Amino acid sequence: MPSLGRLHLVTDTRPGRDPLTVVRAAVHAAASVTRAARPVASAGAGLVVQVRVEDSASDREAYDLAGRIVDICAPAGVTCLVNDRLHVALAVGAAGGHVGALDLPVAAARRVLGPAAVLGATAREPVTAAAAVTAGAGYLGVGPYRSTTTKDGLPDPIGLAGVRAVAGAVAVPVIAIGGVTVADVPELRAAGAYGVAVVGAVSGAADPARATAELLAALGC
Ligand SMILES: Cc1ncc(COP(=O)(O)OP(=O)(O)O)c(N)n1
Ligand SMILES: Cc1nc(C(=O)O)sc1CCOP(=O)(O)O
Ligand SMILES: [Mg+2]
Repeated sequence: MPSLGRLHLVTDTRPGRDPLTVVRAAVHAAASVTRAARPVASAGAGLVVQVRVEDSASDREAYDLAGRIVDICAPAGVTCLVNDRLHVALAVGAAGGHVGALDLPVAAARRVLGPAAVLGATAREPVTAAAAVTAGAGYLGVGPYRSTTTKDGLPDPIGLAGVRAVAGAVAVPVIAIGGVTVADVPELRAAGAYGVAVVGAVSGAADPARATAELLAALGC
């Protein structure tokens, strides 16, 4: 399995957003900044795109969007994951998926995806983080780091101390999520985060390609 990218771009599919344009810009930026250091086929390896659709979206809508995003990612060596809907991940040939507390349990998700797939799980504190790893998670999405306007219903932010506590409890990559900006990257890395997951920092940026390049540079990709 190739090493996991450090920047996870989670798609913004709320009404009025244009996830395909944002993903194209981010993939192009990732391939450009890392091309000099890598073989062409893995030029974009610093970036992971997670296809996350609204709960109200149909499976057909999720399948169509994820398929188009796989087609954008694959030639650039960018890993594509699908949030929640693992059957969609399998159907479009994505590298894997991400599950949380309301989705399939991690062990079941691992059975669905198979041993070689990338499988991420949400964890907000050390005990559940360790359990998710034991059950088969290959990385953890840990947050919310800060408050976010992108998703409703989240618990209070766990902050740097929360990220540090989880990172210290597991041996898999910790991806900090929730209100993360490029300015947060140094302290998150120092706290043990392997990488970051963002929606707004790229999708809400005036120039998503530039925002992607800046995040990748901050992450050392
Ligand atoms: C990298 C990453 N971390 C956390 C999440 C949140 O997943 P989940 O808790 O299942 O919530 P939804 O995203 O499904 O609403 C994530 N998607 N990615
Ligand atoms: C999808 C998601 N999950 C979170 C969690 O903490 O589980 S925070 C989040 C949204 C992150 O968006 P932004 O980068 O715009 O804050
Ligand atoms: Mg979920």
